[in-house]
Amino acid sequence: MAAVTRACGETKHSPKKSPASAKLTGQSSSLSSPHASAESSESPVGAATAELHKPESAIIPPKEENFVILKGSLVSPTESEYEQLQKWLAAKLKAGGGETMLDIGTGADDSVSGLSCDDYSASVASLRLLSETQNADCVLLRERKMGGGTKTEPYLSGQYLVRKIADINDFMEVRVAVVGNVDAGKSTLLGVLTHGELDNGRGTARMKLFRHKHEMESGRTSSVGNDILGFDSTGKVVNKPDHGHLDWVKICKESSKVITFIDLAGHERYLKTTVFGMTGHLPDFTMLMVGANAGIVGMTKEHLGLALALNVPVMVVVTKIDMCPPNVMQDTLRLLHKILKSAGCRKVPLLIRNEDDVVVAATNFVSERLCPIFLVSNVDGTNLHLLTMFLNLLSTPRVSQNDSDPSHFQIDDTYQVPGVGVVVSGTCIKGCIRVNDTLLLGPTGIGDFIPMPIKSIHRKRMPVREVRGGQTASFALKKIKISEVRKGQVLVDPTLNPASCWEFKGEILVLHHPTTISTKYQAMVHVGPVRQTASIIAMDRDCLRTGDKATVHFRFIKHPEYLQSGLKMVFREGRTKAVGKVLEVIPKAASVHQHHRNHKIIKILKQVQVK
Ligand SMILES: Nc1nc2c(ncn2[C@@H]2O[C@H](COP(=O)(O)OP(=O)(O)OP(=O)(O)O)[C@@H](O)[C@H]2O)c(=O)[nH]1
Repeated sequence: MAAVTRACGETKHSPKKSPASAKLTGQSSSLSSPHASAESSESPVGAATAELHKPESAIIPPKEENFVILKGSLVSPTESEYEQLQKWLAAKLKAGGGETMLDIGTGADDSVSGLSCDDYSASVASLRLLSETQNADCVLLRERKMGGGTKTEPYLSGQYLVRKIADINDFMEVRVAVVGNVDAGKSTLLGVLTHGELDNGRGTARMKLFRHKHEMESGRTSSVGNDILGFDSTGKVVNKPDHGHLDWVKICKESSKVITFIDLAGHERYLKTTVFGMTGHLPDFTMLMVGANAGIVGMTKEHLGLALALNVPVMVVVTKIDMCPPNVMQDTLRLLHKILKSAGCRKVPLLIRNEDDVVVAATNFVSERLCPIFLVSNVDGTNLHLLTMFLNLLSTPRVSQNDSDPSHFQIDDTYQVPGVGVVVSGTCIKGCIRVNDTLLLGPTGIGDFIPMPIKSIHRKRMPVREVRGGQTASFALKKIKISEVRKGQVLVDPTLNPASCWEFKGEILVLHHPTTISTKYQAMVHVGPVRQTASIIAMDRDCLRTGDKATVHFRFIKHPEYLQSGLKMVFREGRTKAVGKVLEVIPKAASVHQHHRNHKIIKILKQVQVK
């Protein structure tokens, strides 16, 4: 990287007189003027939001360590510089899971940002060429006139999305949990986004998503539903419903990136399912929905608290702005702003009004405390294009995955599929799992793990040969009954020598309890896809009240589970809530039989590898 970084003045191939040379950054540095086309404060939404719409993002300092500044090298790179740039872009794309956002003409020093028209065009042309060499598309996200230059020829800067044109059987995956109170418009928004048709205000859009008969009748979401929205390498939505039906395989084949919405229930009655969706389905982001009319009511704060406790970045979508009087809207936004900025949340709210804001929010979303707020209508379509653009730019900086890591797959659902047999769905945490691999499935009711060959693999209903860390998939299993599999089990590489546990120690913070919690207290523990009642058998203090933090020793009451220390946990029963993490897993000693069996499987696998 250093080889292609040189001072502006030293640039031998930068003959133009531009005060700033081309700079590329992995993070947006242009935080100074995100609101170029601020809406008039006279419009109803504008009036309600003008006060809240301060350029908060300007106060977020750019991260110096993320900057890779290539001064002038994009204007007319030499052959060797071009090679370096190719390597640099390849590394950026790899780190971004197949995409990256790049700035041309802006950098840490904003006083000299922007490029003359010629230098800018030359830099863009170089970037497009470089992208082509990486089999990627290069799309302009925003272009700005900067302070320098002349009136007729101002200096320019631009931000570009470079995204790989995905293989027909592969795509980037981003999971978004959709939460919010009943009637906030969650299912409706998902129906509108994924089917491209507006709602009539009486629930037509959501009917496309309901899965269970009782939901169809009551209009309430109770299951963990999945819906997908695919984007191609240029950021265009690929979903094309055929008579209301979406062909998932077609979407995945045409997409470079697929957003999976985990549609969670709004009613308090289904809180258990909502918590399970947030812990077990491993969302990368949370979309908190708020009905503009109703405001922050019911489960809204509960769901926000859950996302914060699990460290999942939050975006807020305020719906029904078409039917909300300005004063009510103002109240809703004021309260929302207050809650997000409170000591418990410590977020920086940013109201999204234009494409500039979208780019600023997308580039700072993961690493910063930024919380974008979208104001939309599912009925007249206001601002849905901004939300769609933001979803297209969402990316997940996953911990670097290595295919050779021993594989670990966590099960979040099980099915009996006619003609196929038992199918389990879930998330591959690490490693690479291929068709015909034999993994260990468990823990069983007595805490053992049994060898299980993988018959076939589907990603979003599309048959594939393998699945990697970070991706969701479903596996058809061989020779097993549906009663032998359950949510919370895992499929792991035999070399991990997995051990189940009845007991573990956790560090918890009690968010709410009406009285005191003492030993023998029982509540539902959620850790990843594990969801089971556990009893407190010991703790480092006599009793626990709201606000207390303690190390607690838990014991599952039904069967042993497979856990790892460090995992986030939620402990709840009725209105009692505690959050924390697993500190120590106390493994159940593996039976001699199990030990022998693991050893045998590893031996067979090694022989296969040698052949
Ligand atoms: N006018 C108007 N109505 C909307 C909008 N969004 C949703 N609705 C209506 O609001 C009602 C509730 O929407 P849902 O999508 O079912 O709400 P939900 O949040 O999914 O509710 P649960 O599934 O119970 O958690 C439906 O009748 C929708 O037609 C909007 O932007 N404007």
